Order: sequence, then structure tokens, then C-alpha cells
Amino acid sequence: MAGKLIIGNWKMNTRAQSAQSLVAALLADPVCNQPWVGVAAPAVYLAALGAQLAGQALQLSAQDVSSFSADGAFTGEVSAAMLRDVGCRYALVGHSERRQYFGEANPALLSKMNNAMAAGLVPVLCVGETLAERESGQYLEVIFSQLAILAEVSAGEYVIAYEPVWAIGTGKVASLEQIAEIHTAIKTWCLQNAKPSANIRVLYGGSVKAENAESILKTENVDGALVGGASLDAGSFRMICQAAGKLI
Ligand SMILES: O=C[C@H](O)COP(=O)(O)O
Repeated sequence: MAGKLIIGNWKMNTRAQSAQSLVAALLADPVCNQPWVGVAAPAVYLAALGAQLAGQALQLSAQDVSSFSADGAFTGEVSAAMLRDVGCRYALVGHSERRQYFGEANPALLSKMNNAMAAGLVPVLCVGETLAERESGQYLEVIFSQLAILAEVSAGEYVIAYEPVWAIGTGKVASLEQIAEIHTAIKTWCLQNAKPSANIRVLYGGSVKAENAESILKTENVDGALVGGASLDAGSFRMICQAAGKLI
């Protein structure tokens, strides 16, 4: 797919009614109701939103997927097959908040990637360094170690999201030079080491807003954006999609 991919990650926000209202606003807007736009909603609302999105261009994403694939005694887990069943196209994997608060690491993340692809989902593997890792100069090693599972995944389509942890929800955006450096390094690493993806796309995430979206999306090797806070407001998200739409 040429052009950009924009996914709004709602994180642990919304209620049933506000989630459906937000999706209704996006569906009513041809700028947002596009096959290259998605929303990653809380798991509990995915089934209702999947029904609301049936037959529409706008895509649905999960924020996580189980590392277990078979049905069975895995209390609290949501499998890739279940996510596909309710209409998800994407699933975030290894978001920094999952790594930080739930201790997610490469072995489980590899299973999540494989389970997602086996079920027909496109996983979005999130990578990125902390401020301490950036300041120590070790950021590329950190990112490459997070990408390492891509050498082992089953072949299939996946997306990568580069999200410097220090830029998430902080209002601090990586400079365009920093973004270009990392995105180029990720693509080069993938070409040399990763299992081929149908179409390797690298999204940027971290305080993407209406005001900075166009310049970020125009940056070398940036194939889209993973948008947190700004995706909770239909007007702000619209402007980000509009910036992306101009670049298709
Ligand atoms: O998944 C999205 C990222 O964590 C970015 O969040 P943010 O746009 O609120 O900084």
C-alpha cells in the first residue's frame, strides 16, 4: 500500500458511548474514513466497534494480543483469533507501556507477533528507547535488540512503530533529524536481518499532533504515525489524517 498509515491508540480511555461517538464522527468524515486509518480501542469495546465499522473503510486495531494462541485456560487473555473474529485488522504488540508496566519482553512478544499473523492480523511492533538509553548513546542497540524478534517471526505482513519513550505523552517530540536517523536505521536493519514483510512500514509515535503531523509525516522513511492523546479528539485526529492524505 502506498501512502501513510495512521493509527489512533486510545489507550485506557473512553466508555462504550464515547467510543462509539468517536467512531461515528470518524466514519462521517471522508478524511478519516479511509482504509489507511485505524483506531486501537480498549479490548472491551472492540466487538461493538467492529460491528459499527462493518463494511466501512476505517480499520479497527487491538492494543494488545495474547501470547497464547489456542483456546483454553488462560484467564483474562484475548486471543488473536478472537480479535480477528470481531473485525480487527491490526494489533499493537510490545507498546512501551506494556513493556514498562507488564514486563513484556521478546519471548512473549515473538509469540504475539506470530499469533497475530497466523490469525490474519497485521501486528504493529512498537520499539523505542527511554531517555536514559538515549542519553547514554545506546539507543540504536536498544532498538535493534527489540527488533531482534523480527529475525525469527514467521513470514508475513507486519508494521513497526518507533516511539521514543521520552516523547510519549510528554509533549516532547523527537527532532526530524532524530526521527529520520532511527527510521532509516530500522529499515536498514530489517532489510539485513528481518524476515521479509509484505511491505515494511515504520510509523512514528510520540506527541504527534495536528501542528507537527505534516512535517513528521514528510520525514524520510516515515510511513505513518501512531497517535495517542490527539486521537481521542475527532477534530485533532482529523487534521493528522488530513496531513497524511495530502501525502498519498
Ligand atoms: O501509542 C501511541 C503513543 O504512545 C504516543 O502517545 P502520545 O501521542 O499521547 O504521545
